[in-house]
Amino acid sequence: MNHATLPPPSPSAAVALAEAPAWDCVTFEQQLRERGRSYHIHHPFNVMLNTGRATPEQIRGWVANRYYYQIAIPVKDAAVLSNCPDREIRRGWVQRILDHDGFEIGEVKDAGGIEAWIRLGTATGLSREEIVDLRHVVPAVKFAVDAYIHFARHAPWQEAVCSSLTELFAPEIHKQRLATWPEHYPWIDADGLSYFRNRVSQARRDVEQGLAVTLDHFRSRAQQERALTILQFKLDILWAMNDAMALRYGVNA
Ligand SMILES: O=C(O)c1cc(C(=O)O)c2c(n1)C(=O)C(=O)c1cc(C(=O)O)[nH]c1-2
Repeated sequence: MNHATLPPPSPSAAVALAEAPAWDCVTFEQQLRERGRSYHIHHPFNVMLNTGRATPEQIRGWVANRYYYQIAIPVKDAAVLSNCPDREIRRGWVQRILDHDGFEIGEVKDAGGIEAWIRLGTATGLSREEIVDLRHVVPAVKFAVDAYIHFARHAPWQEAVCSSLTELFAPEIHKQRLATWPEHYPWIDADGLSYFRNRVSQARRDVEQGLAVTLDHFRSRAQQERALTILQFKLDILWAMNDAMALRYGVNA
């Protein structure tokens, strides 16, 4: 998939958009936030997980499949860096790779988010080996995640930044898991939930940076509409991953 396959507006819509006034920053941000109505927090598979209706096998399936997303994120962020000529932006953006891959600089060590995700997996009863060898990853999850990396490699870096803005809605989904999993799934060692705890503040910081770039770059009304199309593309990736997992593992009533 080429980023150009994100559909341009029809010729008549393009004419109308060229004449439409740009939204001010507050309205543009509101428009972006409104897209949260199609965030995967509302997907039946996720609702099942977070309301305690999932079996251990369904939880393990979700964690093992989502691992493929976790390992894709720093590769995607490296693609953003490689396309970005702005040193100040790169200085901020590189933090995302350290968050997920971890680092060891002198005495300071952080195992990183991917390692925390593996700990979540082992807390649910998966072995490290079966997580990292990707044996449980279903083909459509792989295709959906690969589309995100592909987009980040081939789109202008500001568009790739914009596509990360599903993170606007991520603190809520992490908080939902922290609030409901210990009660519904007491067999998962609470230590395993550290990934979610760490992401609440990391996602807020990421969003500040991603929003600043997006509000600054997408200025005309046509560009702002393009930003909404990009955000929807990314929301669809997350939704498609959940569709694929629902098909593989089922959704309990
Ligand atoms: O658990 C989730 O539902 C969820 C969603 C998203 C997201 O909205 O893209 C991210 C994460 N988690 C996450 O943990 C994470 O590090 C992350 C990075 C990004 C991104 O697009 O750069 N999204 C997300």
